Amino acid sequence: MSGTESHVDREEDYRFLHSMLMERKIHMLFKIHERLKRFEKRSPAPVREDSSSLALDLAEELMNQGWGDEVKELFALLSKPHFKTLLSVHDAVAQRDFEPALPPVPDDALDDDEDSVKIVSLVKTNEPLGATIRRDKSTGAIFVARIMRGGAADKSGLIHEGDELKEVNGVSLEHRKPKEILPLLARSKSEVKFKIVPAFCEDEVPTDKEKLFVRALFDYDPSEDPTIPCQDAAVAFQRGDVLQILSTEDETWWQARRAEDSDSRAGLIPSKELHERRVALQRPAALFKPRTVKPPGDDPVFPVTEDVDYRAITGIHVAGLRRSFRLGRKSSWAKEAARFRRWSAGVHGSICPPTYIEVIPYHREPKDRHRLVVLVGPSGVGVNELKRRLLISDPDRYGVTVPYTTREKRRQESEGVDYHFVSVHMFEEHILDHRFIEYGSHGGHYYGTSLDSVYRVMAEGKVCLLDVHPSKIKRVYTSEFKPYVVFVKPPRIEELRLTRRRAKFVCDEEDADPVRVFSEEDFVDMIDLAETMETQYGHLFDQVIVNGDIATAFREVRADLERIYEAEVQWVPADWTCSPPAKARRSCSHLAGWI
Ligand SMILES: Nc1ncnc2c1ncn2[C@@H]1O[C@H](COP(=O)(O)OP(=O)(O)OP(=O)(O)O)[C@@H](O)[C@H]1O
Repeated sequence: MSGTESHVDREEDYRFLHSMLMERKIHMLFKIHERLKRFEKRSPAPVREDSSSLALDLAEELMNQGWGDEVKELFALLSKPHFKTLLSVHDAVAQRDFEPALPPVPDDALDDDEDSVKIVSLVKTNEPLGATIRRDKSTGAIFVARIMRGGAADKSGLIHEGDELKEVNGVSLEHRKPKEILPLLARSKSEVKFKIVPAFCEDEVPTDKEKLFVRALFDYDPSEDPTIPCQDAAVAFQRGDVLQILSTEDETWWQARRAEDSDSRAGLIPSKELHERRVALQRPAALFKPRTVKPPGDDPVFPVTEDVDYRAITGIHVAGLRRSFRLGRKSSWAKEAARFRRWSAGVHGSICPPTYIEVIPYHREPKDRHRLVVLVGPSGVGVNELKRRLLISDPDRYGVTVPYTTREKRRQESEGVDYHFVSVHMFEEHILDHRFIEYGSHGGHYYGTSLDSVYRVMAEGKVCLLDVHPSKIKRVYTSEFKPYVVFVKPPRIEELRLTRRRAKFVCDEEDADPVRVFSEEDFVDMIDLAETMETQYGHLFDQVIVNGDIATAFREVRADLERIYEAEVQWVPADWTCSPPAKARRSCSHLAGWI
């Protein structure tokens, strides 16, 4: 009432308004309105449309039963006028009886020469029609170019791609340009009537029942895409967004909607082929020169820089939190990778730039083990620091793997805490049995992270934090581990300089001092290597955390890991499932093959 004071002059008007607003019925209406709004969001669908007749049948059945107490009670309930009315309203809503009835088609509408003309009347709502039109340059005829899946035109099932539009609301479209047609549509009030010459392929099977979901591996902003056929019909997305693909009939523009908007109309997104073509065109020819360089990450054995006591650096010792086995990162591999960054970006990008990866929903059951969390990033970026903070923040929840080594146990070390100390023979047997996710040699000794150590942490009911080179993710990229991959990315060089002023890091065996402060070259290498990793393995990353300020980065990682733990549905690669739905598999076979 306080808001009405300035508008109401007369005392009696004020009293009238007041009494009206205080009416119980008005309050009930508001409540109903709020309730409906809430339900609208959940998009409820009726189970059936004939509940009234079902209730009648049931009441008849009950009459033939003995008159036990429950039967009597149910019969009385079904006979109540309120209940009957409720069911009949329910059926009316289910059958959409509330929509305005369309007037009958006028007789003269069909006196056209063409015998295949059809008249389509659609009830006009606030929703756009969900169709695009085009003009045939030679004949001037107007055709339906595209029907958006889930839009009003699609739902009607009466208008199809390729249909020729002859009239809109009785106005002939002859010699009209597409832009003149919009005002014709806007002018109509409650219904829009089209005269159409149908296209031939009317019996085309609608694809919108197929549930094909993909995760986008690149950002797409239609407002910056001059080639999009219709700005308003496009869907913008960011890397990581999950989209439902509703049509791949057009090889250039697919139709999709966001997975969370399951009721919305589909929009256009660039097809896999289109995006690949675009990326290929962006790359200068000089970058395509093939060079036979094998990424050192694929070598079975390569140098390890290991054995720096973390206590000395961090003052904290946590079992298993040794320097990781992202082997030799600071030495040959890192530098080589940086050197060939441009080449590899060109080659990999040209062969298969990240587009979309098919995903399926995964609903975690309480009995399911936690997903394996894989942290990757260039050397020195702070992977271990984040791992250490996670462990300290909740040691009951997080665990890390204990590495294997063939070197002698030192006095202060314990078996199964710092390392598993094994013989060379045993280590090599493990290698042959493919039990290592990652291994290498340093100073004449083997070091490695075994699958067994991951199983051990998972069996304790903990979230296992694994820190490997991204080339090793494929070893655990299975439904058994359901890895959640977090890429730790360096910030811009200015921020690196600022935040790492006092940080010390472990460098390789070529350096005189194995623990030293970061140099300018280290920062450049770190950024270069991060770019290489993103180009080559970015399609495997579920999350990218920029490690500028360590406290912020840690908060983000922790919140993200908590979020996936609590999420009702998580999207995981379809490849992880053993028996994918045949339909979906068929329709997206061309999306697979990302590892
Ligand atoms: N955001 C940050 N701000 C300041 N110092 C940081 C930050 N992140 C990490 N550091 C410090 O940088 C050093 C290197 O970090 P860390 O050892 O975690 O790197 P890493 O990615 O595990 O690399 P590597 O595996 O080569 O050791 C450590 O001293 C760590 O405390």
